[in-house]
Amino acid sequence: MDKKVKLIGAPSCFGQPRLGVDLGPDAIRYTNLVGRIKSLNVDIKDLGNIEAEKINVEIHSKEKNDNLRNLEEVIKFNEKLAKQVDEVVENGDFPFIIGGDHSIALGTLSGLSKHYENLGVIWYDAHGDLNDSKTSPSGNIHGMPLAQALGIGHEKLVNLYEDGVKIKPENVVLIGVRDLDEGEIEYIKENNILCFTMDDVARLGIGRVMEETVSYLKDKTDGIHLSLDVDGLDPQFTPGTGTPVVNGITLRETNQALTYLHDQDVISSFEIVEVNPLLDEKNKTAEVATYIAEVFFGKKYL
Ligand SMILES: NC(=[NH2+])NCCC[C@H](N)C(=O)O
Ligand SMILES: [Mn+2]
Ligand SMILES: [Mn+2]
Repeated sequence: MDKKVKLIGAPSCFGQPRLGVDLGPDAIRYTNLVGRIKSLNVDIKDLGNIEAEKINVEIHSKEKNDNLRNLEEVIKFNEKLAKQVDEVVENGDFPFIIGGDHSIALGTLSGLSKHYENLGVIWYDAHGDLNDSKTSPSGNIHGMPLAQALGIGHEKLVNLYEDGVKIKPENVVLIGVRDLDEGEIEYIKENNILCFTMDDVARLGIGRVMEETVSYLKDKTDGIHLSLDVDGLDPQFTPGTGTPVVNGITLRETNQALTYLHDQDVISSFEIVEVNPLLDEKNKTAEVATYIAEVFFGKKYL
């Protein structure tokens, strides 16, 4: 990594009903994330956490708000995150964001998008996060950020930070998908989104999936954002997360995937989301998140 890395903590829990995912950034820091990345000879600086609205514990999980839970809080939080990400890129640095629930991806992508004509996105996740308030079974905005970045959904979310569409469907690749809602399946088919389901990962192997992903995106994009939801991995490795799904990607496969992305040197921004220490086993999931980051930033067996 030639660029300077700027670490941004994004302690949002507003995109879903479970408390604790807002503590994810600190749970990850407590594994000595910064020290461990520094020892890989990467210049990393922690910019601290984005300031979040106060959480109202009594109503946090209850109010559904026209099937857009905590909409105002999600908007306010993501405006701030987008600004921070924008400034980091403007400065020529590499943004590394740790969440927080996956609704923060909307802030990240909104901050990134003005710097790229054709931003690629790799969505490493059990889910598509392609719902809007009409298709969502839950009203949880963490199940929607990719749709909104693509221009679908509530106009305040679609036009967050800057008006208009942030990314194009032909620049998106989903990896590890195994829990899609009906509306998401329709959207993927209609828009021809390149999607490696868990069956594809099993059939092709993660090596080939990553090669095909990079060759699909490399020439047509001017930057690639890696959005890694820890529930993309199997819950045996990342139990501390709000929406675990069985039959996931293994840690070994993830190691291989991120080693490949490191070696290809094609990723221009990175986020890890959905670590919830209150649902975890002795901070295991935060440890795995840090390990994944180490591999991404160049940790090698040999
Ligand atoms: N980022 C996540 N963990 N998203 C889970 C989304 C689950 C489900 N598809 C929903 O929209 O409610
Ligand atoms: Mn997910
Ligand atoms: Mn997700």
